[in-house]
Amino acid sequence: MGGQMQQSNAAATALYDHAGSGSLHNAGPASDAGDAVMTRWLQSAGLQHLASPVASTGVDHRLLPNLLMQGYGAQSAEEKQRLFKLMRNLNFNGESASEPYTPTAQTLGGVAASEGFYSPEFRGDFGAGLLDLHAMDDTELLSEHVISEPFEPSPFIPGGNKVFEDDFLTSTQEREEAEADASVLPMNEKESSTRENNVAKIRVVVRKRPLNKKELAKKEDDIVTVYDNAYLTVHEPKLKVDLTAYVEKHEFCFDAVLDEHVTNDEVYRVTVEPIIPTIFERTKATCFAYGQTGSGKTYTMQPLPLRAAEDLVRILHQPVYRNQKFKLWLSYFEIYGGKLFDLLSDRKKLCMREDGRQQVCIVGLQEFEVSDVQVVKEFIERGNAARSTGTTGANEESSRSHAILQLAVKRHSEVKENKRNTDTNEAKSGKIVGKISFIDLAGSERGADTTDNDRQTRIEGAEINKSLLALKECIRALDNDQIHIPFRGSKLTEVLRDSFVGNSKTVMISCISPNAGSCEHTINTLRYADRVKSLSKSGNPRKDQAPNPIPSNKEVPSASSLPTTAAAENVNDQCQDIKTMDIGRRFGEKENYLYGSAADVDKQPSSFSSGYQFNGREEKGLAPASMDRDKFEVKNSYSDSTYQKTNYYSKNSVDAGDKVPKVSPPRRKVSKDEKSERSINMLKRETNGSDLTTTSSKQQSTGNHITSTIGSRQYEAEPIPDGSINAILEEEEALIAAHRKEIEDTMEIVREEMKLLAEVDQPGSLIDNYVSQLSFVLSRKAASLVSLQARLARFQHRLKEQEILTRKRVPR
Ligand SMILES: Nc1ncnc2c1ncn2[C@@H]1O[C@H](COP(=O)(O)OP(=O)(O)OP(=O)(O)O)[C@@H](O)[C@H]1O
Repeated sequence: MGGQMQQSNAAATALYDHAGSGSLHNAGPASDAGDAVMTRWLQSAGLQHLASPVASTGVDHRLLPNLLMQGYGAQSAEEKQRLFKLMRNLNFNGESASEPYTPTAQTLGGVAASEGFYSPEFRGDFGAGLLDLHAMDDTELLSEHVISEPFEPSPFIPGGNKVFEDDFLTSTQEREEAEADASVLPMNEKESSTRENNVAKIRVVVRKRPLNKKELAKKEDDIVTVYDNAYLTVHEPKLKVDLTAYVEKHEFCFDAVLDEHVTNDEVYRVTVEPIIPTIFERTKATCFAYGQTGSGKTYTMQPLPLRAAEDLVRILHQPVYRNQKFKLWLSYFEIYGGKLFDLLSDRKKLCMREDGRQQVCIVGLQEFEVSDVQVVKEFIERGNAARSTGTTGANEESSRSHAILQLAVKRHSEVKENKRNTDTNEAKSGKIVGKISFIDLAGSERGADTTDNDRQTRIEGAEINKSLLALKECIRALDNDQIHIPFRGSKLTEVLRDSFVGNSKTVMISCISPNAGSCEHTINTLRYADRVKSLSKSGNPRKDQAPNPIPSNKEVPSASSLPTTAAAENVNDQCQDIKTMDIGRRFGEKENYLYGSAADVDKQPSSFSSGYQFNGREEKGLAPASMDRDKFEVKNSYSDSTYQKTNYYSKNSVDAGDKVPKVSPPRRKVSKDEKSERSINMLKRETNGSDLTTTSSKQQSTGNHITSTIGSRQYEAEPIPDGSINAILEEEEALIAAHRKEIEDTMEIVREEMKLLAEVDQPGSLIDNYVSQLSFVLSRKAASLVSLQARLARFQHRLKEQEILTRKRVPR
């Protein structure tokens, strides 16, 4: 609570500071026309009675904050609220002097306080503060800003307009620099230079989903208010010690905040679209969705690759790229239980290796050349169908894995093109120009899994939590400018390694549920996002360890800017990161991969309902939301932590006749490879009567301090003990390897025994030789078995220890 108060005061101070230091000094004599406009603004907010003093002193709208001072103008809390809203709608941000909002005929109709949003018991006492940032109801004036516009072609794709470019200017300075560049560069260079500057290295976007049917049926309140496309408030219902209900407000500010009315198309335009041209500039881009289970990650992520592919293919079809043999390659894999599986190759198990240049290679990953969006769609559907999903206590169809879809633009040189006739490894022969990875992370919250699910589900939860923690640790390390970034903490961070360093762009979409029952998780997700956002603001050049600076010729995406020289090829060599070691296949040659099913990836209406413009503003007035961290809270019983998911928007479906089975672990069908591997694992775990699962209890606290609600109390669960799961997974791998080795040894021994038998059967053979050799062979056999048994016993013991430890830690 204290944190929130400070936050309000900081924002208020900022406003007053501005009024005092900026506007008062700069205010020139106001014209009569200006006074009239001022009066209309005040009228629009129902504050016409305050108009005369302002007008008579001849000041402009920038002095509106003065009306908030005690003894001046607005006196009541309601007046202050209206005044504040007016300032906000005038884009009063203390500096940028943006084009003020002029009230329309409709807005002059007055502003009735809206009672609808929040039930009275949760409104709390809003009147106490001089300027209560949290007391705002955003529904009236803001709605006037939403102007319906027809669909416009992408401003980021060559030939499109540039309306959105400003949204991605990371600072006023950058905007000025871009303008300066624009004045000296020829047109196409201007565009590319501006674009490059404009697309932020890390962009954090929040998406709020609508209340679902179940939440509506339970009459749950929507506790998340989005305003100005960049801010949001979480109204957390709470109880005081004397059991009085009150609402605590948590204010957040991000690069963009998308409310429940925003379509997937708009999400694409705000998140991925600006990055697409940079892929042709050797950028490795990553877009990932983060959030509680059921918050809309999959819903948000699934359409994005398709849209991206559309734009990439459109660019690639331009003669300049076609002539240079630029091609688009697609791969799709998942990280499940710490292991990698190819979603486009019967869930074949993959190996991740690091080469001498610390580049990550995924051995065995299939890549497919795609030159048609329909084909991309079919691949995506096929991969989605193969993805691991499972029922959890929190979501009926929860993603149990991190799914990674990569679109890589590669350039195939003439020489290699010819060579390819004899070498089918075409994907390998191409040099990566750039790529974009889409990562649908598994649900960030696995608290529900620890109590009411089976062992396998809990093991998965532990592994998911581990990787999310590792992700946060990497972000934290980068944030603290640490030289050592713990990428090796998980498979996920190893794959993401190049997302945060070098010539990279990262977009994180934090998905949040709006219902009161998800409040804690929502706040946790937003704090996590806030943490990532702070990384993007540091602008430390050490974080940009691009192995090769971008050449001064920054044309994007024009032929001349793309690597055509040997030097440029070297650049590409070094930029090539996740490489496939297996044979890539041309899709056209493998028609049998096509599927008859054509479930729509995006069932959302695809048309644009509004010209959704983002401010692209820097965070100014609002303090980061991290102020209210680490508090012990008495939860309001109103807040029901049991989330039940309702699929009232259809997800992708695959016809029954599809070749890839729809999997739903732990009851899902699995590929043969995985099955045998899993059965080994399960066998080991079952024999132990113990497993890793209980670690998931203590790992409810994932990277984002996920909490577990037990009874009416909220416990901050302990973070995953670093290395604990890692160590077990390593031992598991070692055990499996030892088992394999033991089988190989045994086969060798059996061969020797057969040879001995063959010899002893020969006429005149010496039985003494046979006896001594057999004795030796059998003792080797026994030693090998004993060694494996000892390893197995150690591993069993280790699992048991884990379980006991975890039981001790988790309050039940
Ligand atoms: N913005 C949205 N608009 C409408 N429906 C949505 C939206 N976001 C999510 N949904 C619906 O909410 C449900 C849960 O979404 P989804 O499966 O994407 O969650 P998730 O975060 O991926 O969950 P998990 O981590 O468990 O896989 C789905 O039925 C989905 O259609």
